[in-house]
Amino acid sequence: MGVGGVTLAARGRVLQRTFSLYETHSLKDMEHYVNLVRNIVPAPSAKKHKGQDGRIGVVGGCQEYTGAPYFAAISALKVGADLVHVFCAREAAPVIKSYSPELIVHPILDSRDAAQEVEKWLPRLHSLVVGPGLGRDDLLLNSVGGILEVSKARGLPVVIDADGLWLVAQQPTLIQGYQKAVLTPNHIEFSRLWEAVIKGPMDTKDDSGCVLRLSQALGNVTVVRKGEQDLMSDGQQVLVCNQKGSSRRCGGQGDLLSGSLGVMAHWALLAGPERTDSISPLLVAAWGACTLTRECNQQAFQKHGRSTTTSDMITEVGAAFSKLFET
Ligand SMILES: NC(=O)C1=CN([C@@H]2O[C@H](COP(=O)(O)OP(=O)(O)OC[C@H]3O[C@@H](n4cnc5c(N)ncnc54)[C@H](OP(=O)(O)O)[C@@H]3O)[C@@H](O)[C@H]2O)[C@@H](O)CC1
Ligand SMILES: Nc1ncnc2c1ncn2[C@@H]1O[C@H](COP(=O)(O)OP(=O)(O)OP(=O)(O)O)[C@@H](O)[C@H]1O
Ligand SMILES: [Mg+2]
Repeated sequence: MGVGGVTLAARGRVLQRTFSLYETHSLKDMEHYVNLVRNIVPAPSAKKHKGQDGRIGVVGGCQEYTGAPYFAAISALKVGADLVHVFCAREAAPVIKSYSPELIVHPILDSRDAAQEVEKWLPRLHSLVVGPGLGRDDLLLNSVGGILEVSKARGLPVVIDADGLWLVAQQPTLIQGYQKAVLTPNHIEFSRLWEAVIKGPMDTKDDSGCVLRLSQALGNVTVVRKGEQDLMSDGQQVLVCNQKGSSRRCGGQGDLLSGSLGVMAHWALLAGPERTDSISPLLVAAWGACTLTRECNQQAFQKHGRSTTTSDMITEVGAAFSKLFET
């Protein structure tokens, strides 16, 4: 068990805190973060119209991968977004549509003017989730670079996952200093980003310190490092999520997380720091999405054991969300 030192800069004060790598937040911390997530969840109201609780875009889906963008998009809907658009390669579109009539699917990502095609939709969207099932084809990645540029120009929150992180590792300047970006790397993706941005050895005994450092090096972009416990930082603070999950590691759980975070990032930024006790709203959203994903995992595992799949976890989103975040 290692020991990690983390600097917390909160409300203008700089605190030095040292904790065991596998230490859990205290129950009081957990309750506090749960309450902060509750503060950002929009209240149900008969006065609202369709779209007000979230119009989210998912950029991903190619010939090989159709499950990942579907998981991200349907999770965003199940968490509470009103409309979700998927921007994918032509061949992936009929497949994704056939999984769900609830998704709006645009088969445009491999067209020559993909960035302009997506840009037309941006005024109607509240956030983008970029990367699930995108693949690593140069044409698609080039278009996604363009989509990131136009999204930044509009100040749109972007959650970047999977092959979107591959692109960022090739071109960190794409998101350098963009504080409405959240990166959600798994173990391998984190190492790749570290190599591209820090270019030095990683202190394997200080996971929290490494997340903090990567976020700072990217200009305070929020980084969520997924793993046995999830560690997330905005370059000032590190939050830990060790909500009980399960030992089941089927593919797609990260897609559930990034899709949920797409909605919660929008809610959090709308609520603002006054509703998140001056903790960065995106950090609160990230903690909420990680906690939700792990709770879905636990609930699905209780029912299905080793046969648990991401679809079983998605079935649990409603119950898990109510249990955690609805009063
Ligand atoms: N149903 C679908 O359509 C799904 C599609 N998906 C889509 O697939 C695309 C590629 O995403 P990715 O995550 O497989 O790519 P990448 O990071 O290169 O990993 C490659 C290799 O790294 C390793 N490895 C991974 N984790 C590790 C760990 N914790 N600790 C240690 N090693 C670890 C492991 O290799 P191993 O060493 O086991 O051979 C793994 O095979 C992307 O578009 C994504 O969205 C997924 O979303 C799933 C559902
Ligand atoms: N060892 C672990 N123990 C418990 N939970 C874990 C573990 N590793 C990952 N998780 C959880 O699984 C979820 C997805 O993380 P993971 O590292 O599997 O992402 P990923 O590799 O991007 O997934 P995907 O297959 O969707 O691409 C996160 O909520 C994370 O907390
Ligand atoms: Mg992934």
